[in-house]
Amino acid sequence: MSARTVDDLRLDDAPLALASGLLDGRTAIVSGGGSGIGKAAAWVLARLGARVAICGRNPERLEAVQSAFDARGWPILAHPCDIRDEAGIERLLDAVAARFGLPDILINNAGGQFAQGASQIAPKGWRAVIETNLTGCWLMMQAVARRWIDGGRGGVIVNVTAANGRGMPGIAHSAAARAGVENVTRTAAVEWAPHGIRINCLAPGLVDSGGLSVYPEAARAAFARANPQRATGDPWDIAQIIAFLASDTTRFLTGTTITADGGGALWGDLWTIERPVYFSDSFQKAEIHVA
Ligand SMILES: CCCCC/C=C/C(=O)SCCNC(=O)CCNC(=O)[C@H](O)C(C)(C)COP(=O)(O)OP(=O)(O)OC[C@H]1O[C@@H](n2cnc3c(N)ncnc32)[C@H](O)[C@@H]1OP(=O)(O)O
Ligand SMILES: NC(=O)C1=CN([C@@H]2O[C@H](COP(=O)(O)OP(=O)(O)OC[C@H]3O[C@@H](n4cnc5c(N)ncnc54)[C@H](OP(=O)(O)O)[C@@H]3O)[C@@H](O)[C@H]2O)C=CC1
Repeated sequence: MSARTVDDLRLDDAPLALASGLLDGRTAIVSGGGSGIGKAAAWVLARLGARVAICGRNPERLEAVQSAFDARGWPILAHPCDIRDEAGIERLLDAVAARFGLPDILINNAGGQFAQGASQIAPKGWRAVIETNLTGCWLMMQAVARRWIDGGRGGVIVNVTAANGRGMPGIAHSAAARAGVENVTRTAAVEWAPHGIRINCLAPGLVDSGGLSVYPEAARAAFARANPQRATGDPWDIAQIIAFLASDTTRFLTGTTITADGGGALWGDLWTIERPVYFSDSFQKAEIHVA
């Protein structure tokens, strides 16, 4: 297996696992829909029949996806929004309501972090990553759920986290945030079940999206060997699971996390920063200084 790249034509041609028309008449919001996994998810959802609204901070990326959708005759709303800004989220939801009505699906995909050893992370950096990946995700979940509850109807949320079962060396802030999202997902799945709201997480392992370019070269070189499949995933692989979780196919599934990591939770060794000498093959245990 080898890593593959994604482009718009491939997003058009890649085979769909789910039935054509499965999401006809549905409206989906995809945060971070201007790039990588979110963009692939927007494509899958549209190919399955959904109307799609995308958000992110960078308007140019959103406009590029909007143009591609317009060229294909697919309904789309592209609305810049920082998911850490609750007033901005309300404006996003108002814009979606004006264009498509209440959404049926929220794909909470926006997120990211920077790689740095845990002892080095500055308070401002910690807060930026927690605000983005935990608080931002939560604000989106809560804002959409409130509208569903007030409207007397349900909906489906898919939270994209990251495979974190054995910790995430080099991104401790993100590991904490993603674990928080997975637990609040379990909690809200119970609290909001009476309202017909389903919530699940999808935790990817390493996926060959443009997002990986922010990692050091030495770490990136090892990414494709960090699981039993000895491969990175493709945004399309992840996007199809997102659509599966967003569809009625999974109507009996709520409060759970699906991990899609090529088996990395079972075997492999992932460093998002340069691998410490201690963990190198040549390291001799006797070198440890014991006081
Ligand atoms: C199975 C394991 C998977 C692991 C692999 C995961 C892969 C992916 O997730 S791929 C997707 C990657 N995409 C991204 O990460 C892009 C999004 N990231 C960001 O936007 C930023 O990293 C952000 C999360 C921190 C948000 O940025 P923003 O609020 O705009 O924050 P600032 O840039 O203003 O920075 C605030 C603060 O954070 C510290 N900091 C930021 N970058 C770094 C860095 N490269 N190194 C060290 N510290 C950093 C720093 O304290 C910043 O404050 P100032 O020093 O005052 O700038
Ligand atoms: N690729 C991988 O290996 C893995 C990815 N993930 C997670 O999957 C998700 C998608 O990542 P991926 O597609 O790979 O990488 P990208 O960097 O391409 O995607 C991240 C998206 O999130 C958006 N975003 C980031 N911060 C904010 C914010 N504060 N408000 C609104 N939008 C924001 C970005 O848009 P903009 O910059 O315009 O705001 C961008 O579109 C992320 O949560 C990522 O952490 C998890 C595990 C592994």
